[in-house]
Amino acid sequence: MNILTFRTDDELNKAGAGIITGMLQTNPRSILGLATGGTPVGIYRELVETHRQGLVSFAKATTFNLDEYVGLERTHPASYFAFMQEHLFGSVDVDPAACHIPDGTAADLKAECARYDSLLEQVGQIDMQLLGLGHNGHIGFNEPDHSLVRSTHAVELREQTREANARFFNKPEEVPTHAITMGVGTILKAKMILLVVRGQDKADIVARALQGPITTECPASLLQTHPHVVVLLDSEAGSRLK
Ligand SMILES: O=P(O)(O)OC[C@H]1O[C@](O)(CO)[C@@H](O)[C@@H]1O
Repeated sequence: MNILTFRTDDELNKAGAGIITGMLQTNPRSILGLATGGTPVGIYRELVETHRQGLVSFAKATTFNLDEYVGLERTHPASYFAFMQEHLFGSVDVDPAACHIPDGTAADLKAECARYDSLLEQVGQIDMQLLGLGHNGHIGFNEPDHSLVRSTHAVELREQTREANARFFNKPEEVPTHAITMGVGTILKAKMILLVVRGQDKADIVARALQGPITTECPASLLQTHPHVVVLLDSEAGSRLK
């Protein structure tokens, strides 16, 4: 695991965007696993700028988002579909048909998860999976539990997760109770994982995830078993590492 700590947000964003840009320059047909939430916003902003300068193209890339809320229309401003349009897809040359996000409005959630998995199986393996980290150690929406699920599935969100994400909604009670998420099996199958974490409020969970015991009670700790993980931290998030 390669852990890099940055003094400023700007340096961290440039490093994250640089890794993704380098990947697309080497292989324009890269399969990218993408994340939402507050963490990747600055990296996406940097990618949009790099694209504006003509230094990177997404035209031949395929993307898979980690997760989506159950019950939110794609037009809802807090849906992850809307998030991706706002922060990346709407400003770069992606092929919309090659940008995949689970459909949280599907009437049959099991069928939707199976559809998503079959798309993932068709591409075989994600080249680079971008991840944020939940305060409770979740990756995607794989919440801490006695056991974890390998493939795409619907999940009930923990109260802590709903509270953390309430900032994206008008009222806390509007945060959906369920989401569809890629499973940890799919995440760990990625060739390379880029974990990004910011802020003092995540310093404890960063230390648990990266240096604590490997346990399903901290899903991100399973990343310790992966052969190629790059971690980008700001100095606050990295402050409890030994
Ligand atoms: O970046 P945030 O908003 O702190 O969220 C952490 C993680 O939790 C999620 O919101 C749940 O999937 C991810 O999108 C994100 O990577």
